[in-house]
Amino acid sequence: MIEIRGLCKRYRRHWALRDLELTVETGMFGLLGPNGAGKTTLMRILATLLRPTSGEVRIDGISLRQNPDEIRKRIGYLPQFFQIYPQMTAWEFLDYVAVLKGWTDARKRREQVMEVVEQVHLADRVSDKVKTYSGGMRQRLGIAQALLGDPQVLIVDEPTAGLDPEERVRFRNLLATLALHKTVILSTHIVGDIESSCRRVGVLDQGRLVLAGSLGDLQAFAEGKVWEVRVGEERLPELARWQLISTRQEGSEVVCRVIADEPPLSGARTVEPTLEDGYLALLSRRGGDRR
Ligand SMILES: Nc1ncnc2c1ncn2[C@@H]1O[C@H](COP(=O)(O)OP(=O)(O)OP(=O)(O)O)[C@@H](O)[C@H]1O
Repeated sequence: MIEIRGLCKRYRRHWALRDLELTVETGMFGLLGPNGAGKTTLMRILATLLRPTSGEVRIDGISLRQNPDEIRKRIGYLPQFFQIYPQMTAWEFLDYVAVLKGWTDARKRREQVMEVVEQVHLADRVSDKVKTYSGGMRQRLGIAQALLGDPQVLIVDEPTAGLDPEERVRFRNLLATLALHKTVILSTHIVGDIESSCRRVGVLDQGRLVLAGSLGDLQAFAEGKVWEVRVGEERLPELARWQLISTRQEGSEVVCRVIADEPPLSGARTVEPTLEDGYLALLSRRGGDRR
């Protein structure tokens, strides 16, 4: 379990995180937020790579400030921009990471490497050079290195950027399987990444945690605020003051989905919100104009 209390991080004059209070239990937790919200800052603090300005983090009751070495043993981290030397094989890379962890027993390293490549379904490609891997395979290798040492907590920072839809689903399913017995924090700005796999979600915006709850809690932010309206193309500018989510042409009309506190035009009807609608409604409520 991760307990975050009063966590703040300041870069010179800029507050990247303000007064974060959050408890994360076993399972997959989705951390959503727009660019610059503070997600990477939080991930790097949890991975002990960055010192908080103030506040406290405990993992399984162990203080990150007082005992970072113990925390490191419990954490696996896949950073946002994960790079591997392309001439290395997956095997060589993972063995190298294991050596860096101080494992001097070659047999133990071999066992551990085999275990993690099987977990991420790369066992049949372990002797191939990384340059022959697809983007999804590279990310799975990134998870494999994070799994060395069997940490209880996995921290994964925007892992699906650049993956094609099939790889993205496969990667998500892998994380969901790992989250059956671990705490997995998945940071992303793509709502679809968390929709099918996370039970709980946190939303960061401008360094503050503006929501921590279930997917239903997030969706509820748009309840009664999502409208569908059919207009002629010439009337589209009338919707400019609202948050336009989507448009689709149907004959001579355009069908628009809009987030608004009141009917944006006469004839508009409310429709069932999606999770993404909830996210957009939450951000627009706090951040003012984001169109
Ligand atoms: N080393 C740094 N020095 C100064 N400001 C920084 C530094 N790192 C991040 N910031 C600022 O802190 C804020 C939070 O950045 P962070 O990278 O944590 O956000 P993020 O949610 O991960 O964004 P993204 O999705 O774009 O990666 C941003 O305003 C960013 O410009």
